[in-house]
Amino acid sequence: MFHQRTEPAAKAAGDLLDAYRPEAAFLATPSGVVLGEGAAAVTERLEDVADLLARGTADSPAGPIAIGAIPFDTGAPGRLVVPDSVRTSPPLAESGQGDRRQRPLPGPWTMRPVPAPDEHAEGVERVLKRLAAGDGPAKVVLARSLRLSGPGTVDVGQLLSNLAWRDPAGHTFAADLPAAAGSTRTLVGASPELLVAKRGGRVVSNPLAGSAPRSADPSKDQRSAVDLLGSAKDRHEHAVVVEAVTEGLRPYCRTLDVPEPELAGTATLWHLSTRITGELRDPDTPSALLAAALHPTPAVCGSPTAAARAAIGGIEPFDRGFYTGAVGCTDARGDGEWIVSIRCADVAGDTLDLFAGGGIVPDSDPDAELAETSVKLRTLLLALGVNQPIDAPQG
Ligand SMILES: C=C(O[C@H]1C=CC=C(C(=O)O)[C@@H]1O)C(=O)O
Repeated sequence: MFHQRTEPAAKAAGDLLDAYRPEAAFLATPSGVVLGEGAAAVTERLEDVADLLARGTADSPAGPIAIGAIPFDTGAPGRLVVPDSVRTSPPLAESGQGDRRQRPLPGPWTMRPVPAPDEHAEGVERVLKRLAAGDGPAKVVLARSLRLSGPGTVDVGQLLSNLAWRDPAGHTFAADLPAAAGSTRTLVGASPELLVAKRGGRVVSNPLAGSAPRSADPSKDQRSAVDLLGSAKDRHEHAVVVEAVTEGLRPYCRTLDVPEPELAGTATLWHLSTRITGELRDPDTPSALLAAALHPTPAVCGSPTAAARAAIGGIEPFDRGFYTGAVGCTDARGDGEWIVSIRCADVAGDTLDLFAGGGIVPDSDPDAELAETSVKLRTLLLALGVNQPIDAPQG
């Protein structure tokens, strides 16, 4: 039995960002901001969250909340924490505080791509051969990583703040992870992709797949968006995800609305986006259970899931860890939201592991896929204050 303190709601989201310290948990979404401090209880599995929350009390009428992260590998432990104390605020975009808190993190940084860029393009070719064989996956999301080492302990709070103020309407998070060799370890990122949100009897999922770079030139930017919307290859890559999410939600829903894909923009990319909404058969279905039912979607793994996962395991030369998992928050009624953990870094000590991947379907081009991952890595690089090419051979 535990009791969670709920502190009075902060007037400004920026105050919660400023209060964040490593080992706390922070989540900002278009519906609000949560900062959790301390750990009254912990579990490793999404499926256990509802039972855990039922064992506690809280000052809040919604009961205690849990907040945390699960990894890509559904068999590996997550870290979902019921904080000792919780502070909330209205969304960052409504704070009127603007972007005044951005500061680059001190460098210099050494950068090591894993694998080397040309090896990632070769990996895409290997995936294309597997797709062509016709007896395995139909889509595979292949990722690469970039290890940055800096002059001292990474200031996770500043990085989080930079990410949040660069996109106050996005999903920005910092989740405490199982410790790495004596240092605290944090998953920090700004993801555009909503895995699932549930409030009362309503459920929403907003899968993204299919990408094109943005441009500072408005006419080029517009052309990039229009081409993406009309691209048969990207629409197919997207449709695979929408179908899996729809089928994943169907058993839980009385009604489901699946509109045509539209465009969603981040600072660096256009994506194809479908906002799926539904009414739950049972309004008490926990959001954590819905997240577990959907994860991993073909936006981060591929399709069919087992064949795509096997291809990833055979080609990617690193462990994804918490990249392409999910980060989220739920209250004791099961209301909550879970974000796909992309555009993120796993930070420990003076090191950050950045990750980016892309969906490979039969018409994908290896060089274009490599370029797409480079653009995706820029979300974190720009928030760090690093604005240099990353695909030049490293000495
Ligand atoms: C796997 C990632 O992005 C996914 C989400 C949006 C678009 C994607 C794509 O176009 O390939 C990916 O499916 C990532 O950013 O690392």
